[in-house]
Amino acid sequence: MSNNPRRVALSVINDVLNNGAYANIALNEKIKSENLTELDKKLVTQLVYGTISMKITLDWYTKPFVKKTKKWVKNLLAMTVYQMIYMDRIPTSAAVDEAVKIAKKQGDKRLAGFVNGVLRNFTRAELRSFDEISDSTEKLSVQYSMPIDLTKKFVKQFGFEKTVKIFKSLAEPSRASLRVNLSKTDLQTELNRLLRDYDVVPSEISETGIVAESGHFADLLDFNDGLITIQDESSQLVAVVLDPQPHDRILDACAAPGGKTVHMAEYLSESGHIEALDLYDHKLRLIKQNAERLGQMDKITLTKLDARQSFEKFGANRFDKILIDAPCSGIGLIRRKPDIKYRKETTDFTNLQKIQLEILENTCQTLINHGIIVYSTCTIFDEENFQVIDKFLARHPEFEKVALTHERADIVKDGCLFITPDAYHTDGFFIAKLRKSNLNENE
Ligand SMILES: C[S@@+](CC[C@H](N)C(=O)[O-])C[C@H]1O[C@@H](n2cnc3c(N)ncnc32)[C@H](O)[C@@H]1O
Repeated sequence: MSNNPRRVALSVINDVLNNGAYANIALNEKIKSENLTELDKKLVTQLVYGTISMKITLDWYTKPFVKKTKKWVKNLLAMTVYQMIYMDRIPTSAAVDEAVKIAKKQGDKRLAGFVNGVLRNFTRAELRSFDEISDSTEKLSVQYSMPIDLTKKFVKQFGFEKTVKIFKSLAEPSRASLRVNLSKTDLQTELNRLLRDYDVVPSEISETGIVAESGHFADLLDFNDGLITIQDESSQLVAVVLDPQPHDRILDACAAPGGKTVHMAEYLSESGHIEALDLYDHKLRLIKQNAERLGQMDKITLTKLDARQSFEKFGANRFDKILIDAPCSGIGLIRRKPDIKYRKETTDFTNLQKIQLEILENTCQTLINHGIIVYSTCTIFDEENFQVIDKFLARHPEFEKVALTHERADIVKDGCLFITPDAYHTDGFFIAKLRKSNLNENE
């Protein structure tokens, strides 16, 4: 007999919201270990992502009916209300009955009675309107389930109107995107091939990108031929900006899981090489899997190293190009990874900036004269992007910014590529390119 999908979903939600687990990892592990039908796997996925994504809104809806209760009970209530409000095909009575059963099994009769009472009261009452909230920023936070501090931060940097656009876009479902391996095939051939089975279009911002409005290519396609790989459209621009030449020696300072490592490797000949670093063995293994699948492993060396030790390990004049795809808050990924918005450690922007600058400071010493550094993040906050570049350039007169261009002028800002998630419904992204010049030459 298959397991109860709602109980499975609740245990993932508890793990993520109460214990800080990563939603994608916790969900994958649970789905693998539980006995679920294909239909139930889909239900669990929707319940987990939907509840986590809308948790603040859902808690606000039930607030008038709940004084104080255990965290898991609050999560159970949120997951049930999510079904009532957002999943038309689930009858309210079924959602309530299932919740009461879970409360009885995980707690006791008294808790089951409490859950039943809250949900019945919620069902009988009229759904609250966001217009009850007089403060416009708080209203935005509740309506789009974004923590209030983060909402204030968005409004401060982008202004109210643009924040609304970004939040609306983040609340829409993600699209699936692929990158075509141009060293093996071309965009049109792959588009034609995919169009037989999928509703796909070329990316508006990446010349190597193909996009489907919905669906998960990973489940449906055989990637072993290495002709295509899954990569967000904005992330596909990074290797293009770095512009690897066939013989380049490249340092990929923060490489795992290797999406950009394998992309850069496609440009290299046998004499080109990539040193790919990351902090963790299990993450380096992901790069290996990726590179082997795409037939690029012979051009890549994997090293477990803190990028802030690069100069000590590799010395001066070692690399022609460096990619720093920096550890960051990941705010640009919220659409696909909604748990990011609740993580305290990823919203410590001062500490993140410190690490980002330290990585730049150390790795830049390994670069040849006239070498190139590309610095990129999947966040859209200035502290991790423009401020990092400005601070680095202020301390390093031997570096200059290379002004980037793109046929979509709206993603170019101050010579960098800066893509907010609402612009082309991609991940939010930042890319800057720096060139080192020998100051003595200019004297
Ligand atoms: C944004 S992800 C990189 C994504 C990767 N470039 C790709 O395209 O698939 C940042 C990575 O940096 C690693 N990292 C964090 N701090 C690091 C450090 N000090 N040195 C090296 N790697 C680090 C993290 O483990 C994480 O895998």
